[in-house]
Amino acid sequence: MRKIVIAGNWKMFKTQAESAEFLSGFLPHLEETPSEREVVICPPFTDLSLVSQSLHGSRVNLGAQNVHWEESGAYTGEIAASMLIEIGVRFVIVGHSERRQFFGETDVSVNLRLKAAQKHGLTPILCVGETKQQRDAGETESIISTQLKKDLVDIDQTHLIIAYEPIWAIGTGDTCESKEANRVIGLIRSQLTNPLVPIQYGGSVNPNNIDEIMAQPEIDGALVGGASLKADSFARIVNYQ
Ligand SMILES: O=C(CO)COP(=O)(O)O
Repeated sequence: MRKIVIAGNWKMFKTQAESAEFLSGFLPHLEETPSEREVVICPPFTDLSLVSQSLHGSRVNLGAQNVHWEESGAYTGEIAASMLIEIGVRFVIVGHSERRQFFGETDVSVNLRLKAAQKHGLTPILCVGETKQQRDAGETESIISTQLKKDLVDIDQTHLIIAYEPIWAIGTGDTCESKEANRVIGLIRSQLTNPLVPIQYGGSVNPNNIDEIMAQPEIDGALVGGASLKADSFARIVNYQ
């Protein structure tokens, strides 16, 4: 049985005060959430410590939005895996398209980050996906296949989550049709050596489309941006039908 993992990526949103307000509205809704669903929140680095304390004793797991591959050193603006582990982080997003697009992440650096995460016991959520231009040119399969081949060199597939995030569907309200997301996720799975790796869909997931997305047989969860910022809306997503 593959695990279901619903994760909220808060990106560069929420101060500590806003995080605390979110949690007081969100956590009570988890009483309705089936116990086998894994729920993860990935706040900005400055919120991690506070959110970690607030989540103590709850069933929600803490995730970070990036991790560096070195143990420590002169890497201004980066964060080491041991620093994340120390405050209770268990998951980390790696290779998000916003990191690749705006901050120069390459498949080589993504691979190094995945390795560092796993070495320290963090479960990485590896993001892959194509641009609109690549999709229109019929390159979706080849782009994703290349990303997977390069990103997953020497990566342990027993402690790994993959998120299929078509870049054109992120923050646009333009969700990938659920059957198409299911098809691409099936292709991703066919490239993996471990058939049990959970594969999420991400890109304009919201309370109105989550039921249909999760009804697809290949889709094992969601990586949610904008709709994970409001307690009611993220609660509806984790409690999908
Ligand atoms: O990038 C995403 C999650 O990592 C998706 O963002 P949105 O849900 O806002 O489209």
